[in-house]
Amino acid sequence: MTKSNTAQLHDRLRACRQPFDKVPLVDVAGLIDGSDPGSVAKEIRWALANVGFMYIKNHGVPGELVEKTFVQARSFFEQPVEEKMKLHISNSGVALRGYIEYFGENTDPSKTKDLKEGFDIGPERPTIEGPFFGPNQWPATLPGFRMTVFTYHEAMKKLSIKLLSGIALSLDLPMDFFEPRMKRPITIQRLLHYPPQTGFVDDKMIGIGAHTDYGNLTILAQDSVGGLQVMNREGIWVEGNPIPGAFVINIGDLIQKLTNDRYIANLHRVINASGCGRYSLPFFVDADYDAVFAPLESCVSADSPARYQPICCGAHKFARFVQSFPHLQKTSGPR
Ligand SMILES: O=C(O)CCC(=O)C(=O)O
Ligand SMILES: [Fe+2]
Repeated sequence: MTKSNTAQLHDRLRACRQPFDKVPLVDVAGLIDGSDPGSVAKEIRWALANVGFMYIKNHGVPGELVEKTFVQARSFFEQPVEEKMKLHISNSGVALRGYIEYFGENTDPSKTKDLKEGFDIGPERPTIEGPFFGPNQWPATLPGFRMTVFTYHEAMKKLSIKLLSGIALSLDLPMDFFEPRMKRPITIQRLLHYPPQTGFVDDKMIGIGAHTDYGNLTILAQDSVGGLQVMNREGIWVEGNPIPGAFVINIGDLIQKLTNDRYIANLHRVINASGCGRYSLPFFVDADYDAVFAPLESCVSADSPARYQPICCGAHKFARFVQSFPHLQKTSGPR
């Protein structure tokens, strides 16, 4: 089945969605400063029900911190490959921290190879405790890298909790709905570098293959290069080009399941045909490893019966990584 058929089939099965030809921009100031969360929640509701993506502005994260993190990401990827491979993600076992080389993760594994390299960090732990929790692998020779990237991770975590409170409100839930499931949440701060693809672009090898994100919420900063594409309801790829100062937000599988498809984890991909390198900083927030996600009562009715069995957050996410990380297919399971 082609991707476009998949999108159309989804829509036949699911709530009526409005068409879109661009990703909506939501001013979240009223949610961040608490002055008008209700109006922001209304805009979030439209965006997540129809697009699954939105840009946000006035989010309160200083532009300087974002810029400093991009500078560190560039210096990391400019290192010789042997240096980067010393921090390879396979060193960290199931904690999944460190460097991912070109084609070391194939996000749409049956169709495309990912022409990107990445670096993942998460909550700091002294030893490998299980999937997604363990020590970070920090480069020894890049001054300021650790402090900047970790500070950025913390700023994203704080913002994600605010955004999740707005999402809860948009579903008529208490604003602290997600908090009991987020005592020790899985979070990943990723740095990505996409080299340019010049001339003919082989559709079997693109920056990142078409996929939905695995968890709750993604906050993406991208540089000025562009290349992100989001699938609309007609199966057409819509550009998610950078807006200065704005983040791109999208929800993942867990919120789609929680809302029984009211909100969509939408397909997206990256093709960098710009002629120069592209850098991006996705932050992924999920929930506690053992948190269970099942359709909310308020999203289930006689006309819209539950479409999902309860699933465990961490097990779902780890299983998706096993599909996309070739190195995990050579090792044993999560626990
Ligand atoms: O780099 C981007 O713009 C998107 C990255 C992405 O979709 C992901 O890492 O899940
Ligand atoms: Fe993604």
